[in-house]
Amino acid sequence: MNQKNLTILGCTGSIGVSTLEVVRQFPDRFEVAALAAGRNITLLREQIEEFCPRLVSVMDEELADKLSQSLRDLNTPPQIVFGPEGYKRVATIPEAEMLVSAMVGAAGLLPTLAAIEAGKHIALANKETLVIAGEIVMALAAEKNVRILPVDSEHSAIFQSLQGNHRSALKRILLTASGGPFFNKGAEELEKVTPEAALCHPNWSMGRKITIDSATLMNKGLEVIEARWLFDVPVDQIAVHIHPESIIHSMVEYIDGSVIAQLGMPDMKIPIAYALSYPDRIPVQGPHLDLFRLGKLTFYPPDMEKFPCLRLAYDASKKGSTLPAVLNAANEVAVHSFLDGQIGFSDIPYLIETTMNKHKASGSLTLERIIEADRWAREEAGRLAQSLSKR
Ligand SMILES: NC(=O)C1=CN([C@@H]2O[C@H](COP(=O)(O)OP(=O)(O)OC[C@H]3O[C@@H](n4cnc5c(N)ncnc54)[C@H](OP(=O)(O)O)[C@@H]3O)[C@@H](O)[C@H]2O)C=CC1
Ligand SMILES: CC(=O)[C@@H](O)[C@H](O)COP(=O)(O)O
Ligand SMILES: [Mn+2]
Repeated sequence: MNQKNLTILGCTGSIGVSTLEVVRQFPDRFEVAALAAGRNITLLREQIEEFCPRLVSVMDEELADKLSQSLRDLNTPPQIVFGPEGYKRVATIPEAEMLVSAMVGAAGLLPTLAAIEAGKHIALANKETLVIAGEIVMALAAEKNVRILPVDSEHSAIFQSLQGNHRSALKRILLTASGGPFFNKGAEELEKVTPEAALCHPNWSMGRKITIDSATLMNKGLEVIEARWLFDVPVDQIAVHIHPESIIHSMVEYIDGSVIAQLGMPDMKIPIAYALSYPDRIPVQGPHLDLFRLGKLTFYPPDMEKFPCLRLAYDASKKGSTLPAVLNAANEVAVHSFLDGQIGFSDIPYLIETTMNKHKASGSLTLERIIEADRWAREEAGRLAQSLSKR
């Protein structure tokens, strides 16, 4: 069997670690050409020893030096690079045919674009890439004949539910959401919730940023925009359904009234394995669904008054241009400020909306304008977070 050669951005994160677990389970199918992490060189060193990549990148030169020192005892240590250029080299390493894009936040955009430019297929976890630059990313992927295979569980479910049907028969996408840890809390209670409580997702174990996004429902907002670009469907044909059990990962409704869904245990190894092996399926290890034990599945409409982040994402997507990049950057700043104890939970949507209202989009959409809007929004939202913290 031909081994598929992978490069993984964000290898030390939740998705990166699950991806390497899939690789570990199927050594005849996958090998690792290159890895990129941020700052966690302790875990990265272990991964290098086990998976033997040829090229590795970290965030800065100091970390690269430390990592090189710690690898002196290896017989064939990888080349270590760093920073934006290092990430680009990892993303474009000639040996790899597929990039797993699993950094968190807007940091994933440029290396993912570089990989597409170099003709790599993309297993996409980093939803922010499509939120901020979906039009540019999908156009480049089409031009380069590159597949964007969704890793995000909902988008993997939609992708699977679309197989074998004509796109002209699609009526709506039904995007499921757990509702997060505060689904049953009142608006006043939300003002007092702590980062610790917000980090307790009811069903999924994930990185800190996406876990807070799930609690504010911004994760679902980002996923609406991600689905809009991945499947070329207007956002008003994408309806969020709160489904607290996280068993149906999303659904597609067709013009004849049929609804096709993908179900499974909440385990990211399933959509990761599907993206890596598509169009094959591989017997990834993990508990399988037992519907008798579950008994029932429930659904509720989302409350966009109580969780304004979802409304803001629909607004940003409808207005388009650089506004989704502003939404995303302000959200990243707000989430970090909340985790640092600088602002409260209910300040998150306030900070994002205030930043969005100040933004003036102009001209046609280019990568340069997106990067400038991202920079502007981080500065603006950072100032606002500071003023809120002084209250
Ligand atoms: N976790 C999940 O189940 C799911 C995640 N996703 C998406 O996948 C992406 C990754 O999420 P998740 O794995 O949870 O996140 P984590 O926070 O667990 O991991 C993030 C990874 O990115 C690296 N990283 C962080 N900041 C930077 C930076 N500025 N430059 C370079 N590398 C950086 C981290 O490195 P280090 O730790 O070494 O500093 C780490 O390897 C997100 O976009 C998320 O929305 C989508 C669906 C499900
Ligand atoms: C696993 C995954 O894909 C996450 O995006 C997950 O869906 C988050 O759960 P919420 O539905 O609570 O946002
Ligand atoms: Mn998801």
